[in-house]
Amino acid sequence: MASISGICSSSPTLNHSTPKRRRTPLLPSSSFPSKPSPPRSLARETPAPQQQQQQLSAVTKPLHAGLEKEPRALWRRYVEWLYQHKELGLYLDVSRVGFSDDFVREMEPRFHAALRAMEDLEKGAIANPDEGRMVGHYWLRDSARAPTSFLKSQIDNTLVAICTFADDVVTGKIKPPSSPEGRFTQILSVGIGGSALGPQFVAEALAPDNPPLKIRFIDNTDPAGIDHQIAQLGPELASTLVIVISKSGGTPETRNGLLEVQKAFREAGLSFPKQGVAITQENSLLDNTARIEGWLARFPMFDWVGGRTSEMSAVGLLPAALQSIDIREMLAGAALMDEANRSTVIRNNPAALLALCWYWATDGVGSKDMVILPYKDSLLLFSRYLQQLVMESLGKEFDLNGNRVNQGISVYGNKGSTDQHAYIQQLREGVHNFFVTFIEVLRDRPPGHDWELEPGVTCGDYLFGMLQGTRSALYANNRESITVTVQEVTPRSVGALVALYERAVGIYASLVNINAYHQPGVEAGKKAAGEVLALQKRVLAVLNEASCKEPVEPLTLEEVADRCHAPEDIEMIYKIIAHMAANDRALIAEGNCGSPRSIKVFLGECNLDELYA
Ligand SMILES: O=P(O)(O)OC[C@H]1O[C@](O)(CO)[C@@H](O)[C@@H]1O
Repeated sequence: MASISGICSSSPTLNHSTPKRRRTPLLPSSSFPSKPSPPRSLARETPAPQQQQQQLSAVTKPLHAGLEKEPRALWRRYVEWLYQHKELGLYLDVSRVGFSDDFVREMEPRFHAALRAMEDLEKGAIANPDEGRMVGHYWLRDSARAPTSFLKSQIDNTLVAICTFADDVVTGKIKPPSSPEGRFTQILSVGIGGSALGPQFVAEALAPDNPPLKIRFIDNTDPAGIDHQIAQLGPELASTLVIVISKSGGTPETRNGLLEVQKAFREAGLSFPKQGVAITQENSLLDNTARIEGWLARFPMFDWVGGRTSEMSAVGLLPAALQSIDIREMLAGAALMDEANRSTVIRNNPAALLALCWYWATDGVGSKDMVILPYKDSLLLFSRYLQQLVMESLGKEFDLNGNRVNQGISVYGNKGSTDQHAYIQQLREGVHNFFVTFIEVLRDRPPGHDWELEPGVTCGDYLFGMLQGTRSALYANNRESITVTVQEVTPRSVGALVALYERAVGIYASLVNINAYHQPGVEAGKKAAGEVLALQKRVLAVLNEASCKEPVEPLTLEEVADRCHAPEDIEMIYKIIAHMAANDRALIAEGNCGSPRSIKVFLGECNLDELYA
């Protein structure tokens, strides 16, 4: 059985009971760049005053910048630029990105400004000006850096609370009330975006083959997906710890997931609060609900930690500890990486090196996509994790001076060599709109398990060969790549990888003068979704009124739209009705959904309460 030392071992660093009348349906229902492009100045065309200081008028990517191909010169470039972090066993090879020494020299002032901004951020500056917030995820792995002793003690106390709770759950000191097993065996994590992607990535990367608690996720408001997760738990629902994660505590998808899980608990005759854990900001809706209902435990999410950078907070640490992943090692790896990323010398600073490559490869305007290719199955979800980290941070319409810049870098990927049998054909020969980051893991298997499947060659040698071969073949066709190498996939190296990319994103955001720590764009979709649901309520009321008539009055789409006083929303009304019909909540009296103008619709039930409300 895992103990506290096993888990946290190393040193730190629409259901109304209303009268209804049933209705019967009326009807059954070569060179680089290969194509010369105009010179791309790294300076903005019309710099705002504050920007001008950091702008570098002469930094221009050469029109016909060629990639070094001469083997000895390429080897020299490899050796000259290879970054190694000895203690972490991590290497960063940027030799296959074609930046020139001149480019680096000219970018230096901008880097120094970015690194100074990062220093201020770590000291507690309001680095997220739109939201008036500090940005403190770096303090989570080195609490001594927190700007106040109160924040330091919050971090330290939370870590102790996580370790103690996880140990008590794993050892069976904290038990589910009605499980024959006598201890928790499963975790059901309910959360979305930054409240899911980190824990998903880390579970896939680091959970042992037989963890004390197995984890599964509800990270959407897809009813079928939720049903699937609950069905997979089966009778083990009685020994499932449900961790509801939401910084805001009000995200609709997460709330829906919680309501669905609570219904499953009721139907199984189980008491949800005794198996529920909340991770959220103090006094959020979720926090208050958990407190009032007396859930098993509550852990804080701090105002100064964003969702996409929350892996080292309770969001990531609690699920990891419950799977007996060494969270102090994760924190130590991240702290070591943070320290390296404080170097003011670009070539000694791995995050700055990454940001430099991104800037060069994408012309500082996101002109190329970032393809993440880990050659290791356990790192499969790294690209998904990075997709949010990079795209939600860098994908911004306006810069810090209010100029419209439409920044961002698109991120996708899966894993090698699997992807060599899928889209790498296009990377090698097709549209040249990307740069690759290979993630290489040197250790193939735990010691003592390897064997040669043909003389002198192991299975892992093939994986190695595939990575090296793809890197070479892409480069031969002028496709640039970065390679990050780690010795093994361990809590320490995973912590370091997370920290590396968090910092690279922060530095890059400074280079292009944007706020990496807010996400104003996602609000538009949420607001529009709310408007659709409000329209659906009006449609339902109109259909209910017509369906309560004797005889029932099926309506055309135009009639529904007119009675909703929303003729301009007829397309959305059609979609609402088609969705309701597909779910047996509306009945098509005439016509079919493929010919929207032909349909007449009514409800299968008349809701009298609703009608007279
Ligand atoms: O943790 P919360 O508040 O539920 O938010 C989940 C996710 O939603 C977002 O706010 C975007 O919609 C992400 O930034 C965040 O990670």
